[in-house]
Amino acid sequence: MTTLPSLAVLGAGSMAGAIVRGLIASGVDPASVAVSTRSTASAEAWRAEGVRAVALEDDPDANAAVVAGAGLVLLGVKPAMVPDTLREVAGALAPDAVVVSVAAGVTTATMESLVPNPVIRSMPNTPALVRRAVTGVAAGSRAGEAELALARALFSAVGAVVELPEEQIDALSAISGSGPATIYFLVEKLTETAERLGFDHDDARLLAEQTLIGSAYLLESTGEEPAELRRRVTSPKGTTERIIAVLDEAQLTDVFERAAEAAIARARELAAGA
Ligand SMILES: NC(=O)C1=CN([C@@H]2O[C@H](COP(=O)(O)OP(=O)(O)OC[C@H]3O[C@@H](n4cnc5c(N)ncnc54)[C@H](O)[C@@H]3O)[C@@H](O)[C@H]2O)C=CC1
Ligand SMILES: O=C(O)[C@@H]1CCC=N1
Repeated sequence: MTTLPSLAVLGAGSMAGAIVRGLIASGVDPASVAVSTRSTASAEAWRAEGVRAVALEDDPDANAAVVAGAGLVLLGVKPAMVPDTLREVAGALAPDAVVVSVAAGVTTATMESLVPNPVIRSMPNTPALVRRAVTGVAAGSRAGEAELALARALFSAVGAVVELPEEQIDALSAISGSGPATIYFLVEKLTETAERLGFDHDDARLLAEQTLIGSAYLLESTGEEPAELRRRVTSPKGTTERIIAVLDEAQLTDVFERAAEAAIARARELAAGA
């Protein structure tokens, strides 16, 4: 098993923060992690969890300070901030430090033009917080098997990992990177439907959420195909048949494909710096 080197995280917000907390839950020593944050308050919150943290508010060179000595640098800033952040740390990176970005859109070629290090592009999702992420990883041109193994070790501590060519990462992002939002949106819509049918909000939430959680757990624990589990709910000539018929009319695969294409188009805009 690959052991993680000391980790620096630039921009420990929703996504990178979830990864750090998932790593700590997996047994990573918080003291082996250094994060940069924008505000003093969030650096203090990280320090309370045992993580070394430097805020840009206190030290304008916080990003360079946290990468010094790190073997693995996780870039967790917004896509538009990636180029400036890499420029800031280029001189402070250890020559063999591996830079792993979670940013949507930003290509390894762009990152390689800004730092001399091996870079890897990744697309995790927020269930990393509870170690149930699925993360796509794509190697840049300077990253070999050893560097990929490090990225695999990082992300497999917080969930499942899929290796893929970089051309496919925007598509993966549309399915799994954004996927938790898709799923929560469905839960919101099912809750609203229950409210329309007369349930108060709390009961409506309970019905929708517990159905999602129970169904996901059943899917995982049985290992059955979703279609088979659906069949077990759908009694011949029963009520579920009518629901599936209506949902089928909505051509959901086409709807999801259009949604994914829109996300992929946005990733291309982000890649171009828009
Ligand atoms: N939120 C999600 O579900 C996912 C996000 N991503 C990617 O993660 C990245 C961050 O997104 P979120 O976590 O959602 O945003 P966020 O806004 O929660 O996190 C960004 C963090 O960077 C900090 N920051 C801003 N400027 C900085 C600087 N100059 N140096 C260091 N830190 C700085 C902010 O204070 C914030 O904590 C994006 O590139 C996004 O594409 C990827 C997969 C999923
Ligand atoms: O919305 C975004 O751009 C990021 C990438 C995938 C999930 N969140």
